[in-house]
Amino acid sequence: MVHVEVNDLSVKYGSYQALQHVSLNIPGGEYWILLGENGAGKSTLLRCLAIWMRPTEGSIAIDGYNTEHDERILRSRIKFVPDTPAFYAELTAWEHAELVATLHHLEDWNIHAQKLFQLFSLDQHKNAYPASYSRGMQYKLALLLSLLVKPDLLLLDEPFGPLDPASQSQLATVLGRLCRDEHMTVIVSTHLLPESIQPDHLVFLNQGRILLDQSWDMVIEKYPGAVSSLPYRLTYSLLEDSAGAEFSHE
Ligand SMILES: Nc1ncnc2c1ncn2[C@@H]1O[C@H](COP(=O)(O)OP(=O)(O)OP(=O)(O)O)[C@@H](O)[C@H]1O
Repeated sequence: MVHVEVNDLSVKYGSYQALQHVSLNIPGGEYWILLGENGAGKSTLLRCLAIWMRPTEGSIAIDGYNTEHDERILRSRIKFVPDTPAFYAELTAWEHAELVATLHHLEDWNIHAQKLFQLFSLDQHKNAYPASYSRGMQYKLALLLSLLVKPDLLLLDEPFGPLDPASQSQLATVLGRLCRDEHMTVIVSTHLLPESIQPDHLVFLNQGRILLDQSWDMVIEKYPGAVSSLPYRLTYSLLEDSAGAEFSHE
């Protein structure tokens, strides 16, 4: 289980401030949601956590290791699935799994891979090329390939976007189970909340700032019914609240 500490992180793209003084304390084995509208800074934060980019200011510690100084130690423990994953055109889905297993020196990975292909309903398509997959299937494949190596920290950028509602709910539930059973820390960026989602914690980002950083139980208590029938209502309620109120850390 890895504990993640984000300390006063800011990111600038030229003169544009994409993240402003973001601090988070994410206990190991928890399932966190980063909610925000387009351009809120979610992907930028995930890219910093994945060590795909460096912040302009501030620091990140993962399991006590600094992402700037201990990159080598951390890389094998973190998996990031971007919103548009890339694949090798000449390899089938199953051959991608073989490649990942070889690169990571995985032993006895075959049965685990079969189970993951079944879990994501891709077992009928495992000998097809990812280019022939739908966007949702491609995301599931990229996620499956990340899970094959059993990372300590799993970062998912907009996983629900390309999925149908049933698959969104299924994935939301699977992610919670992974945290519990595999002790994985999971951080998911999204602009929508599937109906059955039950994360441990929700962070709401708006224009690069944290407007809410609260346990899911407290979010549900404060915004009852926000998720079940109207997934967007929570975002609007949070934006309305933040117009005057101070943001809240719990
Ligand atoms: N490479 C870049 N160069 C310049 N500006 C960028 C770059 N990447 C992101 N931005 C800007 O930074 C802001 C935050 O972008 P980011 O992709 O982190 O937001 P997001 O919340 O993930 O949005 P989305 O839900 O649309 O993916 C946006 O205004 C975006 O235009």
